[in-house]
Amino acid sequence: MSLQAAQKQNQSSPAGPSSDSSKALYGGKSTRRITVHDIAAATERGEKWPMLTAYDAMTASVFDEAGIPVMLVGDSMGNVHLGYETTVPVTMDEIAMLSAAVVRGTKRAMVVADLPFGSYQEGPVQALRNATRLIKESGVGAVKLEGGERSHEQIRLLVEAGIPVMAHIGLTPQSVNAMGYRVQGRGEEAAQQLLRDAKAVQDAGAFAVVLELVPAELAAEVTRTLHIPTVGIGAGAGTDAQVLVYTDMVGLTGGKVPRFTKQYADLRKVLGDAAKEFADEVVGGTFPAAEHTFH
Ligand SMILES: Nc1nc(=O)c2c([nH]1)NC[C@@H]1CN(c3ccc(C(=O)N[C@@H](CCC(=O)O)C(=O)O)cc3)CN21
Ligand SMILES: CC(C)C(=O)C(=O)O
Ligand SMILES: [Mg+2]
Repeated sequence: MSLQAAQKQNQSSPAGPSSDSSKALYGGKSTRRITVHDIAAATERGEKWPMLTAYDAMTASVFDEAGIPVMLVGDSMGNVHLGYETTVPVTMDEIAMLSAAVVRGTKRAMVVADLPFGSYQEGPVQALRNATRLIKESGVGAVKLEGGERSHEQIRLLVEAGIPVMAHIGLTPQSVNAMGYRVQGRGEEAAQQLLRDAKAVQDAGAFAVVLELVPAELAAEVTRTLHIPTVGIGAGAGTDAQVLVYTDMVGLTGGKVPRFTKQYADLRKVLGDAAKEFADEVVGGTFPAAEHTFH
């Protein structure tokens, strides 16, 4: 086990004598933009950290002011903002535009952009071309792509080119047409494959890895095995970080949300009620009132 992995295990006492809470990734005092080095250091100190998706400058600024240290411009924008059934149709143009907005809306958070389906599957050179575009044009600090062993050449070339890469294994929604939405890594063979995928992305140079929809015991084992941080979604409490799709977390997503989501607010009701109140006042003639009127 590496020193970092050993330090990562010391998560029962995050505020040990040598820790300085002003440096904390979440709740810390630093106002400069967070880097992959800050993320590695926080994880080594045993801090657990939060990540949320964001798809626009306004929402991103709210999360930035709340201290969320890492924001993901997820291809889940396909489901929640663009009205698609899956993430599969999402394009580079859509990711590039919304990533630039999230960067403009943030001062402190590290912004990570998903490489959409079809933008890296042809091979490392295609991956580098598209990742470079997001770094240069949108200003993100890192990109994320799906796949373990199958994507290690793409990860390696991006990292060699100086682009930080977050990997994503377990359930990889861009492969929904092949794998469906099922818990991954169940059974000995599938668990061994997930461990091989985790090691492959770490060896290729990924700075972190998302573990989506895997049994908690396996996610904890991957977390103990790797020295890079693991970011769980539907992977139990044993990962170094947690990510949620923000619209699920605030109750905005219409229809069914995954069971691993926790809803912390009911913005669908808040927005709907505000729209109804506005509409009622227009119909009833009480809006606009004198203070909203010019003469
Ligand atoms: N709104 C939203 N939230 C997400 O978390 C999310 C997206 N969209 N789009 C991209 C991917 C797709 N994700 C999904 C989609 C479906 C399930 C799902 O149906 N899960 C079942 C459990 C499946 C099982 O038991 O094997 C569930 O009931 O939660 C999970 C994650 C996660 N991501
Ligand atoms: C759920 C997270 C990890 C994601 O990839 C997305 O939001 O697209
Ligand atoms: Mg995604």
